[in-house]
Amino acid sequence: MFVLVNLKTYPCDPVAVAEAVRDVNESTDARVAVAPQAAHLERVAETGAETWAQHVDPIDYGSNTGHTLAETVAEAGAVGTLINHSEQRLKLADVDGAVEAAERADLETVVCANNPAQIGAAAALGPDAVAVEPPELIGTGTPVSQADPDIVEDAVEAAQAVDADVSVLCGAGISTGDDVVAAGDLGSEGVLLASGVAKADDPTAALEDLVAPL
Ligand SMILES: O=C[C@H](O)COP(=O)(O)O
Repeated sequence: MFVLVNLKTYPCDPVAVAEAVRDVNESTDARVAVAPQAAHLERVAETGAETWAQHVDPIDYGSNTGHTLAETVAEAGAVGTLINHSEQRLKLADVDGAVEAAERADLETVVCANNPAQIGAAAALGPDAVAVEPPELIGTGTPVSQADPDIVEDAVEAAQAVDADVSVLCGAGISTGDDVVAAGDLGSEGVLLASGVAKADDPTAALEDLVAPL
């Protein structure tokens, strides 16, 4: 299972969480990675943790003030990027452009989507993975695998119908090892989570709990 921890803009110490991600990754068969804010990428990558960007824009080098260039993210040490997170939605054409930009920079891609229909559309753009996240469950602590298991199974089916090589992750409210196991039982190859680690008093303990059954 892939456990991708998105730090969003939570007021945690990104380096401390990254060190916990690195250490827990070394102690488990699961793959554990962290997605800090863009300004923290370099410091996080220097810890040795697998580092992801939260977003890249559908742009190339040039006159794009305020945008995030995939190549810069890669140079800062990221190996992958989220695209179209629920909190950073893009038009379909821009999702396509962002996937192209990420591929140009050799970044692995996870395209997020709200529901199985959008997952099918996202899978058609050829990312490495898609992640289904019902927005109403994000940050609630109520796991999607428990509150809406059908959406995960339907997302897996929708992605496989389009491209069986695209992995499916799920996210929203995932915070325990049991949640991760339940996601896997529904056909998910990984989980995307944030508050369960970024807002935890002890991020290392939260991560250890997440991977304990894996
Ligand atoms: O990127 C992570 C997701 O939006 C899930 O967030 P959450 O784990 O706080 O529900």
